[in-house]
Amino acid sequence: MVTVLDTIEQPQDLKKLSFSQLEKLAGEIRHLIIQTIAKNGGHLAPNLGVVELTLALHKVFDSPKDKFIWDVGHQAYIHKILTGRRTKFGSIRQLNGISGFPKRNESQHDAFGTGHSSTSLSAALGLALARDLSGQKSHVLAIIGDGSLTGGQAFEALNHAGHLGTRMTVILNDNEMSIAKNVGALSEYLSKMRTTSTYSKVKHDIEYLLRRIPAIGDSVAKTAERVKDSLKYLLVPGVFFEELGFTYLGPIDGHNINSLIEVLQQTKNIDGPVLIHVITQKGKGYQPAECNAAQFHGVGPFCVETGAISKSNGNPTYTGVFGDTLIKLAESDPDIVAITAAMPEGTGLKKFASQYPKRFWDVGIAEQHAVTMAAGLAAAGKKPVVALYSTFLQRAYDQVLHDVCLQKLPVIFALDRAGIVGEDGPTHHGVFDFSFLRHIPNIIVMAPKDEAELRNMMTTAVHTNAPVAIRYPRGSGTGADITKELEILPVGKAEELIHEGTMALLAIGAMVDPCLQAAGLLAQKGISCRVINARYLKPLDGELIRRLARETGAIVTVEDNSLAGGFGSAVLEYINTNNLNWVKILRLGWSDQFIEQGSRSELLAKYGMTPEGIAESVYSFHQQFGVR
Ligand SMILES: Cc1ncc(C[n+]2csc(CCOP(=O)(O)OP(=O)(O)O)c2C)c(N)n1
Ligand SMILES: CC(=O)[C@@H](O)[C@H](O)COP(=O)(O)O
Ligand SMILES: [Mg+2]
Repeated sequence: MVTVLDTIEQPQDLKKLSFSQLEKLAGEIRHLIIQTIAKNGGHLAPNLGVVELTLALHKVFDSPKDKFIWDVGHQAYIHKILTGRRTKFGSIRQLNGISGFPKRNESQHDAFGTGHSSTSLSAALGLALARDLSGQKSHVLAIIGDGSLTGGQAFEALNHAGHLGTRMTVILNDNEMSIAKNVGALSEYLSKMRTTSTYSKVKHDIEYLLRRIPAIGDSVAKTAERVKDSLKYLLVPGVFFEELGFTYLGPIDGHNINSLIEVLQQTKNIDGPVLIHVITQKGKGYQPAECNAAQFHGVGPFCVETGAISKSNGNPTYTGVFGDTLIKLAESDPDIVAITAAMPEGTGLKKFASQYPKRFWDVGIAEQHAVTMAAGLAAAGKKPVVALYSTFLQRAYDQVLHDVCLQKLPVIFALDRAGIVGEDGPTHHGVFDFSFLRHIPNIIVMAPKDEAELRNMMTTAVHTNAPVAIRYPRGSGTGADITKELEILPVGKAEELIHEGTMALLAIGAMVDPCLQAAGLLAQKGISCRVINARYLKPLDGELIRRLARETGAIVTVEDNSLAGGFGSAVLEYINTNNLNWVKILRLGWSDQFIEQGSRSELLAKYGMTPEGIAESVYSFHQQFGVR
């Protein structure tokens, strides 16, 4: 049987569909997305919430002439399906497959690449300004969620676009959720508006009422004006956006295709910035996702019938160990407080939040604010732990440098998802943190070899009166014993795991375990290697490096970070500064390119970072230089 979806190759194919065909298509798209994400994993709930909205957008506008910019882009699956990628949809997020985010090099319909949040309005404004400069007439639309609207950059763009009066449309997709429940005063304001009846009626009624307030005499007239203004503030929906220079339309039911089409048509004739407030339900149409939108925001493979999510290898995750350890440390230290930027589940702080609600803040998607707020807390004697994904700390580089490290404030950065994260791909791989933290004075940077060491690094961090970053990978740990007493580690001291060998494998973080295995493989080929767990990127264990240089003559550094400016670079610099230049160095890590999507194990294998790959590189290095 031919479905409506089978007839859609390009967005123009939607134009001829009737309302009932569009509704049928919405059902077919939901089915395709649920079946595919159940296999591949991905952002299920956000996409199920915007099926009707995406259909309406493509029905009314003409992509690629008209530009859609999807904020974060995790909700662009329907857009992909409708713009020539239906048959490739089964490969989404897989190695060599289509991306889970918009990508300019994937399709002319992906007007702007995204992955990190709150950028869409700035990008849309740029595109709209360029359009106006070249005298074109197309439409530019940014589609942003209520969560992403909590990010400062979105406010910067609203402020600027409203001031310029540029013709562009912002679609605010309000489902009252970030990944978790959305937070903040603006979120509360939006929630109040959800309960108002439709915009045009309310606005019309209010304006009618205001016009009827009589003006008798000058002073009374002035008072009446003030009353009108106050009433407007109280009653007109969207006055916040209107005062910023936007025409506000809404709230609109985001699952009613007809209403959506009607309001989108209206915006075509408005000259200036417009904001359409669309109300949607995250996870719409799949009960497990409707009931637990946070869990199905970004989800691994699951069973469609039951909604049961597949488990990984069963070892505790680094995230979970971080969360539990922080609770333990906080029991005996009332100064420990914790901050997340909209990711209480993802960073493992959810339990901490319910145990210590007064010592926890979710600041929204506001990493820069999170870091400077932590600096403020530290300046007042608290011990703030800022838990972020490595990739999202990129946003707050200056706050780390200028607000925390320059003032030597004891803020602890818990950097989850460091290294290669897998299917989210290049926007999310956390392979730059070593490089962008290492050159900042005063900071201590550590990476645990396993989840047991993560506990001890956290213990060390809370007992160290300095800025500290601890970075650890996504997913399960190695199964190390996490029941031992917590220990304070000596700062700047590495751990020697294999003491004998003619070469030294100097590994850090998640690469220590593969190096131990690589040493085993090399031993079978007659090459003996010492293995060292570096523990610290900064301060480096210089004494050990000098000894290794003297005793082995060859050092191989291995890191789950970009080679440019990372751990290996730090070792090289140390060798050079200390005139140890006779020592041969091989650096293994991620080369100077954006690493594509794929499972972590596929990418490690492809780039030679498995035990076998490391052993092979070390073997060639050994052969090439005839290391003693
Ligand atoms: C800078 C940054 N911080 C955090 C994230 C992680 N993140 C991805 S989606 C999301 C929530 C987005 O909420 P919203 O915009 O409302 O979209 P919804 O999923 O509700 O449709 C978060 C916190 C990110 N992508 N970028
Ligand atoms: C889109 C986004 O930024 C997040 O949803 C991210 O994909 C979550 O990653 P994890 O699955 O590693 O928590
Ligand atoms: Mg939302």
